[in-house]
Amino acid sequence: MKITNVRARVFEWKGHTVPPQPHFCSNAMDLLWDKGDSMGTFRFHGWTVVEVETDDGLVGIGNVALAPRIAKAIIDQYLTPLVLGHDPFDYEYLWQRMYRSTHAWGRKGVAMAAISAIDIALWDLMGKATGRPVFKLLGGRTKEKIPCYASKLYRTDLGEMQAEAQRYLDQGFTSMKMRFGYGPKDGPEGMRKNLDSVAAVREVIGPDVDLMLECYMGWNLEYAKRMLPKLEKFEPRWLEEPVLADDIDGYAELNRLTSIPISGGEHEFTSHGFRQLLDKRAVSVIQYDTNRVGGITAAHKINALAEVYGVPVIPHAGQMHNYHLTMSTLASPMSEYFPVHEVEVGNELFYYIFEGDPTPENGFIDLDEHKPGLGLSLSQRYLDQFNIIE
Ligand SMILES: O=C(O)C(=O)C[C@@H](O)CO
Ligand SMILES: [Mg+2]
Repeated sequence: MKITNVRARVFEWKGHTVPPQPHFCSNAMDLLWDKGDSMGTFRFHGWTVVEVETDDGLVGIGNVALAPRIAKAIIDQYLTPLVLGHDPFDYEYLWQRMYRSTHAWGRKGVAMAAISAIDIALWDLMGKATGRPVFKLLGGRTKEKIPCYASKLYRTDLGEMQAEAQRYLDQGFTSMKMRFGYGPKDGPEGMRKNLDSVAAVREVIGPDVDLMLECYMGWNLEYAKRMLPKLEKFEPRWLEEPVLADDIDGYAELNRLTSIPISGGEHEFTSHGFRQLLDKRAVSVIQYDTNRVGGITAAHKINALAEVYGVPVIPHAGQMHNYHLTMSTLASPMSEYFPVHEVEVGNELFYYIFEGDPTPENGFIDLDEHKPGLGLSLSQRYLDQFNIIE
């Protein structure tokens, strides 16, 4: 089997969006004196879809959500010529070819996200060529079903947050993630508002439901050190990305500080990046996203590393490219799940672009043993809501 064509298209949402409110979610821009449109760094309203075609008529589908126009340019100009004419089953060789030939300017960020998209498409092709779902090529079924946690609960009116948390309970979720709205610049009042929001959600869900807390890099080390002891009484399952992804020593310091596990990794790349996080005991939960970290080839290696370090992997975002990895390793106990919703942050777009992502039932998803590849196809339902760039 030989690769004959790579088609990268950018899907930009032009339909209705819910405008995010101030303090909707803390983020890295919040620490600047003029934060401008700080929520702008937090909207992902485009996606790159990659289709890799072969001489026997199969099409593998990959995707990348970061900086989609730049990802497409990297795929078109640099990566496509490296994989054309090759056999998708030589995935490790092709991964190394893409990684090494872009190494001077790639390695992390959008170049690795672009490599991820092609790699995901190669695994989809291998599944389709063998008639097996991707998880059966990785390690097979390690759990009857995948437990998942509902991930939204952005900072809004506390009554609304409580009603949202109640909806997830009613749907059968036994774990959920909420976002902080305030950080260092918001002073003691913001600190109190952060604590009030956790108290409000905990009040509704009770002590026996896991609650995850998301900072999205909107704090700094000093603020996190002050907040962590105050959060202990709420017994969160983890505190996520308290500081910038580059501050690995900061993560390690916080992870030693309290009983609250620190999580991170959705902005880290390749097994090299994760080896650093693991060696320094910087995180107690690993959250790579397969469509950034280096695709399924890289994520599979990180699963093996995480297993020997005894650190659970709970990938960012859910979605099929992550679910297959979670299903196939004991290192991964659970998945994230973004509830289907009007387009707001942009995480929701996956649902509008693809068909085949499973819907949780009572807080669990399952993968179909009989669907070859990733089990995704391009949806026709919302095509008129996208500006599609070829
Ligand atoms: O779900 C997460 O962990 C996030 O950080 C969400 C991010 O993708 C923006 O909402
Ligand atoms: Mg996160």
